Amino acid sequence: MTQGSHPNSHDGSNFELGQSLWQSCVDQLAQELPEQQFNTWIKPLTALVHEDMSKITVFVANRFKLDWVRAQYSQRIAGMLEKLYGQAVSVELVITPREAPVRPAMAPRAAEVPAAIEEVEVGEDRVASGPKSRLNSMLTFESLVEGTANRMARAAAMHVATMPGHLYNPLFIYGGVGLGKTHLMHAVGNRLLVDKPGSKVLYIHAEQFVSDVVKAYQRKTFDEFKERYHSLDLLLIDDVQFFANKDRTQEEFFNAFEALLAKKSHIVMTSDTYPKGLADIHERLVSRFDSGLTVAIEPPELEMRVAILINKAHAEGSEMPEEVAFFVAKNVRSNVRELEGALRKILAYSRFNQKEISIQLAREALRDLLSIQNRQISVENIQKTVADYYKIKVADMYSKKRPASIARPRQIAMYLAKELTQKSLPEIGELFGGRDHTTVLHAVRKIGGERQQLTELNQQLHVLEQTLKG
Ligand SMILES: Nc1ncnc2c1ncn2[C@@H]1O[C@H](COP(=O)(O)OP(=O)(O)OP(=O)(O)O)[C@@H](O)[C@H]1O
Repeated sequence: MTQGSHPNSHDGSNFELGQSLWQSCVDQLAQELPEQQFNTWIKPLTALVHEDMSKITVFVANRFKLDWVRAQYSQRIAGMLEKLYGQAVSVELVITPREAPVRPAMAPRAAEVPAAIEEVEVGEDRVASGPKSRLNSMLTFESLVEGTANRMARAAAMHVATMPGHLYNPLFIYGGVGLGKTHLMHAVGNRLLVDKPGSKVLYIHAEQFVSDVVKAYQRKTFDEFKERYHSLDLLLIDDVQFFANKDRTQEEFFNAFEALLAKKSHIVMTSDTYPKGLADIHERLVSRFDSGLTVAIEPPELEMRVAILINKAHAEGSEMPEEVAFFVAKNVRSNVRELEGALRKILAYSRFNQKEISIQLAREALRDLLSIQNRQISVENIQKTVADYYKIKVADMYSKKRPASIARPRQIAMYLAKELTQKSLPEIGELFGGRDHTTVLHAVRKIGGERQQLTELNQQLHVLEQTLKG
């Protein structure tokens, strides 16, 4: 930047050039990026092109956006500027200073924008008067792959993020492990903070809430506790099944729940089962959980698993050929967390051995996983297969529901889990919504006994066993 220059005394041609270079870059990105991404991340940016055109300072509204733009778009912006201008332009990202008007033109001399060139924390202290939001800025709607399995939950979450306090309050999201419930919740919080940086948002795991209640109890600091929770605009609470049997916690949560709803703050919850399937949670709380919108996230279907693998590989800077993604997706079926694990192995194997990603390489990288899978059938897989077969929800495998139409398939699944896996009775009980081992033993004996007498049941079990053994 030339010393002594002033924005109003710039050489007109460079001033124009700077402006039009940035504008062309933005226009080009508008064509290349999905509309939603462009509108959220690129459109709000303003920039100052330095006089000698070697550097551009891009202003971003807050720290969260800055991290995101830096991770996702800064290289792309630099590449685009270089392409348009014909030589390298370095990109500097800074947070927009609170008051200084940002001229979308040439940079004035440094002394005139003292705060602009430093990364001023505007918006970071968005929850300073309350708790930290505890949000993971990487878990956004943009990084969440959409598919049939999560479409409804995603749409509802998106609605909450854009209009909190209106419809779907509370939003209750349920589903099995590693299916993206937590991710979706963070996405709601992150999006709200982008749109309304001043909002008080808190993400918390139910166990942490329990421990906060215990601390408040021990230290007699319930006023602070209430101040903390009751003043939020958005409470995101993960795995509420952990409230089971914790009476005092349930009472405090009930109070927080009522206070937040009364002031039109939004509550989003997740759980491994739907509200009425929750064990050992007071009825008045269960009925409140169910009073907004309850949506399920199902295990991802094949195409979605393929898309997740390709996207995640891309985000890691590698390309995964479609045929390899199909191979992995066909073999890793249970949940997204396992898919991510498989992907990590493949990428590491490829880098370490300096080999291109191919089906052969994936087969080698996942050797252990594939052989275990061939030998072992997982309880989750049994639960899903049996639930599909008897047309009940997978969540009913963990629920406390007792009608025969649900209890019987659940017993059948427990029986198959004992027959086809190495798991102990207590382990199986745990995987069926924390049931006692005697419940599992009862199911195993009952179904085993009836199988000897009832041809129809025997036939059904035979079909299920064949399906599971592949
Ligand atoms: N649709 C998706 N697109 C991209 N990534 C996903 C998707 N679903 C899940 N993931 C990723 O899979 C991992 C597991 O997801 P997450 O932790 O949200 O699962 P969960 O349902 O909350 O599981 P748990 O009940 O075990 O906490 C995360 O890294 C998440 O980012």
